[in-house]
Amino acid sequence: KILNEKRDKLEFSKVVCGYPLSIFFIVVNEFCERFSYYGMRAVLVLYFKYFLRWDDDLATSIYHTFVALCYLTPILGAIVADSWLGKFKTIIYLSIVYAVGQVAMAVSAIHDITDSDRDGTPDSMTFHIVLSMVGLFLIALGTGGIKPCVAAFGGDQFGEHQDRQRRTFFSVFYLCINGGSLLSTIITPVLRAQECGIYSKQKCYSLAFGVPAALMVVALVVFIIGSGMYYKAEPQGNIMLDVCKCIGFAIKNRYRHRSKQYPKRQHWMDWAEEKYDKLLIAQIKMVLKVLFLYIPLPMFWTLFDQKGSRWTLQATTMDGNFGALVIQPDQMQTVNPILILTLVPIMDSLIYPLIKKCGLNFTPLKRMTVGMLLAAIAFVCAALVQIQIDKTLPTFPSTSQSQLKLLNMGSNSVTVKLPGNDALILPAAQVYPFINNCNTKFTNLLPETNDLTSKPQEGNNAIRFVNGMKTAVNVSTAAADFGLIEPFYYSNYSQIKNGKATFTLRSGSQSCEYSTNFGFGSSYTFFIHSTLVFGSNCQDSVTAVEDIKPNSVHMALQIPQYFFITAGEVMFSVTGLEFSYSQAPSNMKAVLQAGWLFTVAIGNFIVLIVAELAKIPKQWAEYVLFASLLVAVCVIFSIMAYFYTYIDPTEIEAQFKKKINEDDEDDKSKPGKAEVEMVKRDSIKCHDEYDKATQTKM
Ligand SMILES: CC(C)C[C@H](NC(=O)CN)C(=O)O
Repeated sequence: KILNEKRDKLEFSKVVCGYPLSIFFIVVNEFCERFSYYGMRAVLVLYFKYFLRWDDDLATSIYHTFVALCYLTPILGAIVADSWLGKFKTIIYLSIVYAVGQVAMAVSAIHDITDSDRDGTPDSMTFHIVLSMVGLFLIALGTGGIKPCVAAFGGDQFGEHQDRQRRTFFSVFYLCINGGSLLSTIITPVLRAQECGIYSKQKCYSLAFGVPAALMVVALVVFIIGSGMYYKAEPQGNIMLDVCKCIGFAIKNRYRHRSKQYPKRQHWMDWAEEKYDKLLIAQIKMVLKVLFLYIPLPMFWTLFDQKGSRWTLQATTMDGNFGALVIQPDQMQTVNPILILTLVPIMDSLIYPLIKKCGLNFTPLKRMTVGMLLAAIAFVCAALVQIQIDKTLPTFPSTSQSQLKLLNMGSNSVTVKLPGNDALILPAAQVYPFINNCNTKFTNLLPETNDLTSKPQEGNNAIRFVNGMKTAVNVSTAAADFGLIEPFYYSNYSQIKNGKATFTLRSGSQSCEYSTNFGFGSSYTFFIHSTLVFGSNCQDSVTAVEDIKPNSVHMALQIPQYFFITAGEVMFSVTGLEFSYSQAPSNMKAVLQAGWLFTVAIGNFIVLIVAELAKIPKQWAEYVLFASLLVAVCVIFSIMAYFYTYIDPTEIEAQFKKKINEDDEDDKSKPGKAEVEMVKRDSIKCHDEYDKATQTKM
């Protein structure tokens, strides 16, 4: 009451259309902060894989450890804000930590820092790994720490009479989260795809991390500019600590009175009544009920957060050519915020009212259950796409095998007989890949070469030339130099991007050009015929021999899985946030928000555990495993939800306060009443009131 009076008395610098102007700074701050967070996150797994050279499993593990950390730290932020610094100062200090972390990430991605031999690869990977891990730790501390504070700080700016405005603020706030995330997931992958460097040009991860760092500085500056206009509530003591102490006391007291001679109490928390306020005990009961319901929820996040890891890696093996637009694998993540921005209004203004009109009571817990099922369907879609991709992948020799590739450089077919194999006819200018299981020795063949052992990365194409001429030929394009290729010899592989490439073939002062188009992830050996005549068109004198097929499964096939996971998110996450807020007692709204975010952290740890323990060789099978686990968890959740009764915390609190006031009056008029008797009677009365206020089921 005091707080609201204070707030009503507050003179905001300006009120625009009934909204305090200070809200504008908070919303812009959130937009920039989410841009910074999601922009950095979008390229993170590719940075691990291609810059730090980690394998898929390590990259996925560290990615999910980081995301988990980001959702563990909200508890820390809530404690610091509530008990010590207040929300305003916590946001400022942790934003500085956050910005420093982002800068550290940007610096860690500058390959030139340790590239003393200037060959384009860092010489001390340890430096880059350590700096980026420090950066990620600071970012997790910052982003998670401010997360429960910013939304609550925004809510604090409204008085009690501004319920409608506060609700609109939270909707705009959620849209800003996704607006920031959408823009950054479009922009940072484009920045990453650029080439930059001082001594040598490499993929520009430093810019892709640098821009989010700049946006975090902007977020901080915007927040500070609004400083004079905010209502800054004083920290109200550490509610988390009070809750823990009260629970601890109840457990200890129950244990002390375990003998049958003591009468049972309705709820084990009632054993704290001797020492703690009955209102606090009732509030803890409300929170515990919701937290119990949270237990199965992490499984949803386990699937949801794999968009940024497994699904992005899946997109690297797909064709991103959308006609005029070429989509980078990490840009596919933009489908999520795009769908959020469209689905949230559609659900709120069309689907939910329609369901209501049909007479169905689509309660929050039912929505969350449906959301979980939709996420499971998304993973089934991902598995189906993976099966299609696997069909297009080449077969590489295992560690116990060797591969022999025969290239017929003549103009006629030749018959080849390999030891232990039938004779085969190899047409002119064609390669025959031969995988050998036993240790057959092949002699008198071309010298050993470093052939490809995996599909070219990042959608690039691995290209090499074989010179069938009697003179040395120099081959180059704008993007790569194949060098001088000796007669009947081959060049090393070079990486060529998708699209049209023109190769210049040169011998002395004479040259000619050969052009061709590339897709994604292919490998070709270009065979230069002995018949090539410089000075004329050399298009017909070069034959492209396909070693590895280009990615043929289109990235658009990922859209269904994105649709289902986002529809699931809208039903699960948006509803869950609202549910956590509405079922939380007034002084524990931040505690439950932190609890809700904690389920995201646990979800990311589950990815690590399941992926580590299961070690499933087939990616599609791993997707099916995750989908099945979520369906199983969903069944458990729906049973728990069935038994959950919705409460109105405000009503319960009001009744408790009223009763406490009445008791105070009673005590004044009847001094000397036995305290134990009063506690007993109060306890029964409170439970009746509590039961009255908890009537609606799932
Ligand atoms: C779902 C997150 C825990 C919350 C939110 N994310 C999104 O809205 C992503 N579509 C966020 O605050 O980042």
